[in-house]
This record gives sequence, structure tokens and C-alpha cells, in this order.
Amino acid sequence: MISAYTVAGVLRAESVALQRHGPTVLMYRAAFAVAQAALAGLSGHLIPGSRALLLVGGGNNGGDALVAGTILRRRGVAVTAFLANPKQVHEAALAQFLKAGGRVVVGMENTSVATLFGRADVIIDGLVGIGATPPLRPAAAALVELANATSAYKVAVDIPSGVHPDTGAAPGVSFAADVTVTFGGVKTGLLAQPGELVLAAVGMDVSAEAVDACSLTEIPGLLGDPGTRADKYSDGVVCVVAGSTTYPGAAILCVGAAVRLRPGMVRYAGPQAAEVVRHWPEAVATGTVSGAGRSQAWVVGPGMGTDQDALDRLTVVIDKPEPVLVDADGLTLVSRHPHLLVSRQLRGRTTVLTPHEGEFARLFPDLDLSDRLTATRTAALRSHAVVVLKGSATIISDGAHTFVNRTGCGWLASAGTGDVLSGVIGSLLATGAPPLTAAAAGVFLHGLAGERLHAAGLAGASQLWDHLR
Ligand SMILES: NC(=O)C1=CN([C@@H]2O[C@H](COP(=O)(O)OP(=O)(O)OC[C@H]3O[C@@H](n4cnc5c(N)ncnc54)[C@H](OP(=O)(O)O)[C@@H]3O)[C@@H](O)[C@H]2O)[C@@H](O)CC1
Ligand SMILES: [K+]
Repeated sequence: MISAYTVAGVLRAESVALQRHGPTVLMYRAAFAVAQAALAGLSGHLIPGSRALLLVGGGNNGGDALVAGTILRRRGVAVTAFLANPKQVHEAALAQFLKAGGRVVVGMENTSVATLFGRADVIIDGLVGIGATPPLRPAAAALVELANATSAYKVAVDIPSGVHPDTGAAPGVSFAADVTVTFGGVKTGLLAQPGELVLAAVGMDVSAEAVDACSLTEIPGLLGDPGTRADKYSDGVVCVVAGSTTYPGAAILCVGAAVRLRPGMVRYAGPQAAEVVRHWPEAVATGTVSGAGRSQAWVVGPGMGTDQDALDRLTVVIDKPEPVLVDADGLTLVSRHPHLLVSRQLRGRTTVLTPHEGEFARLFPDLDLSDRLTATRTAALRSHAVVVLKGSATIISDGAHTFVNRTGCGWLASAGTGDVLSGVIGSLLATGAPPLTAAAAGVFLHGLAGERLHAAGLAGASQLWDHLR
């Protein structure tokens, strides 16, 4: 997890830094980091003789691009700046750029525009930064579309133009950055973007402005040290209520994740008790929820089906005073019987919901998923639950604090990985950890396990177990 900041927070820190260092120094530092990223993207090309294209807007973001172009020019790169708004351009940066031998192009009617974009080895997007709100105006949008159609290495200055810096929403076209070089602090809207992210400090102190932070250092504490464990109950017992005749695998995956992550004690309650014990002899399994002993956390839903029997089991679990994680079929049932969640809310009980986008849309049909950060935050506020919106960048929120996870890889979007995630978070919840921490750390670990598995050339949810600890 990384700390992220809203534009308002960055601007507060920026005004302090501007007083101390002055605007030219900040812009030069920002531009230097952009030029470095562009040069890294050009590796494999002969630097002198390679071509860079700058998309330059009328604000400081365009100024950054021009200064970065000046630095590249001095390294021997052929640099052309496309001025999106020639009447409004950072004058000092443009003067330097021209002095260094940079070339300027104005206007789309120019016949060589297609050639210009087609030949560029690297394109630097300085159309708009944190001073603008998407959607992009038509002239800027057209330039972004041209850029996106090329195979050039794409570097975004501060934020990909067209992406909302706070929310990550992109209501129109947005620059498809290979790397975004962002200044001072990572903007919250960047966390959910694809592509690499580089943070350039530029000399401002954003520490007082952090809205979200979680790090790997919190995780060993959650996992506990078996050497100091008093007995099998002492770091909490999780009970998994999952699986059905149709989906026995969900029970095995979910229990397996918990057994492998924190093996103190894992219970199972449901129709797959015999199967679960066959796979995990260390699990304590029973056929009914009422037959399960005391647990410090519950996971309910994966593969349990949506029939009356599943609803009955869910209803019993929902009534438990301990933290409950609801996933998959459990979420579908909750969307059909919303009172179940309300009764937990009213009693102030801890709930974690882990929907993918389809389940989220069923639970919160009026929330707009094109802005996933805001949707997750709002859902958490409304449901008084920790909401984990799964996706390529999973978002975790309790309404007050929001995390975005960046570990993981594409194939984690495969069958069964969600069941593993539920088992991971459930077993962390059983430690008594704050539910937001348990959820954020669980998502982080699950993603990391996916990365390790992928690096080992393997795939498949059941293989994730071996890479969890
Ligand atoms: N934070 C830091 O430490 C540092 C910040 N720095 C940099 O400053 C940047 C912020 O610069 P900024 O405030 O000048 O605004 P910026 O993002 O360039 O946008 C304004 C321009 O966009 C235009 N425009 C507006 N809406 C639009 C739309 N929908 N579609 C199209 N165009 C639109 C608007 O036009 P206007 O509305 O004026 O007609 C104006 O021309 C920041 O992101 C970072 O790169 C670094 O230099 C130093 C360290
Ligand atoms: K930009």
C-alpha cells in the first residue's frame, strides 16, 4: 500500500514548498524526473537521434513538459512540442525550450501531424495536470487519441490527462500512460490507474496531508509469531461457512487459505465438511453453523449457493456478534434481503463485504462504477461496513479511510481466487485486527502471492496457498 493525497492536500503542501524554493526550482525538479522517465523508456534506442513529442497545455503541466523537453534536447534527443493552446503557454519554459533547439508545432491542420505522432519514440503528456477537471476539451482530447494510437512510450506528467486527480474517474478519453511521474505525493486518483507510477518528491512535505497509508510493515504483526502463541485458540479462530454440493471447491479454497496463512485453528461449517477435512485434516469441520464452536471471525458466502438452505446459514452467521466477512453468494443473498445487513448495522457489528463489480452493482445499483474510489467510499459509509471492491486495482474503504492495492497480476481475475482472498481476510480478522487493516493487508498479501506464483510460472487459485506466507 502507498500513501495517497487529494489535490487539495498537495496544493497546501505545494504552497509551503513554493515559498521555500520558488516555482522555477520545483518545476525543474519535476521536469528532471519526467526526463529521466522518458530516457528510461528510450533505453534500447540510441538516445541522440531518437524522437520525443511533447503535448503541451496552457498551464504549469505544459511548463513541466517543456522543461523536460529542454533537458532531453540537451541530451541529443530531437524534441517537438505540440502546443495545444498557443495563446496560453508557459512563456519562460517555452523560451528555454526554443533556445535549446526544440521545435514547435501549432494546430491540427498541419499536414505532418500524423507523421509527427507516428515517428515519436516517446510522447510526454503535459496537456493538463492537477489544475484541470476532466473530461478534456475537444482539442486536447484529439491529441490524446492520436497519442494513444501510437506505439510510442508514453509518459504522463503528474497525472494522465483526462483522469480526475482525486477520484481516478475518466469520463472521456484519457492518456494511456506507460508511466506517470507524479510530484510531491501520489494523487488518490492515480492509485487505480494502470501503468507504472513514479513519485518525484520535488521538495514538498506532504506528510501532514496523507489520507491513506498502509504498509508491508504492518503485516508481520497481524500474522503473529507462533513462538509466543499460548495455544491453538490464542490468535483467534476463523470459521468458514462456504461451499455446496455444486461448488465444493469454494469451501476447500477458502479454508485452505486460512489454514496456510494462520494455522492456529480454522473451523468449517457446511455441507462439505467431509471433503474439507479430507483436504485439510487440521480444520475442525461440522455440518451446521449451530454446531460450530466459538470463533473470533466468520467468513460466509463463497460457493454456498443462493437457495433457502444457504439463506438460513447466512442468517445465522449474520446474527453473530463477531466480525463477519460476506462474499460471493452471500452478497447476492444480501442484495435480495437487505434487512440482513441493516440488522448488523443497527447493532454496530463489524462487517466486511468483498464484492467484484457485478456483485457491487447488485448491492449498490445507484453508485457509479466509473468512479470506483468514490463508489467504494460511499458504499462503505452507507453500509457501515468495510467494502473491498475487487478488480485490477482493488479498493478497500471504511468510508473514512480508503486504500487502493497495487499488488497482484492479471490472472488473479480467475475462478477461485476470490475464495482464497476471503479465507485470507477472514483469518486476519480473527486476530482482532481492525477490520480495515485486516482487509487491506489481506488484499495486499493475496496480490503478492499472485505475483510470486506468476513469477514462478504457475497459475491457479489452489496454488496461491504455497505463496501466502
Ligand atoms: N504540485 C507541485 O508541487 C508541482 C506542480 N507542478 C505542475 O503544475 C501542474 C498544475 O498546474 P496548473 O495549476 O497551472 O494547472 P494545469 O494542470 O496545467 O491545468 C491548467 C491548464 O489546463 C487547461 N484546462 C483546464 N481544464 C481543461 C480541460 N477540461 N481540458 C483541456 N484543458 C483544460 C487550462 O486552460 P484554461 O481553463 O485556463 O483556459 C490551463 O491551460 C501540476 O499538475 C504539475 O504538473 C510542477 O510544475 C511543480 C511542482
Ligand atoms: K498530464
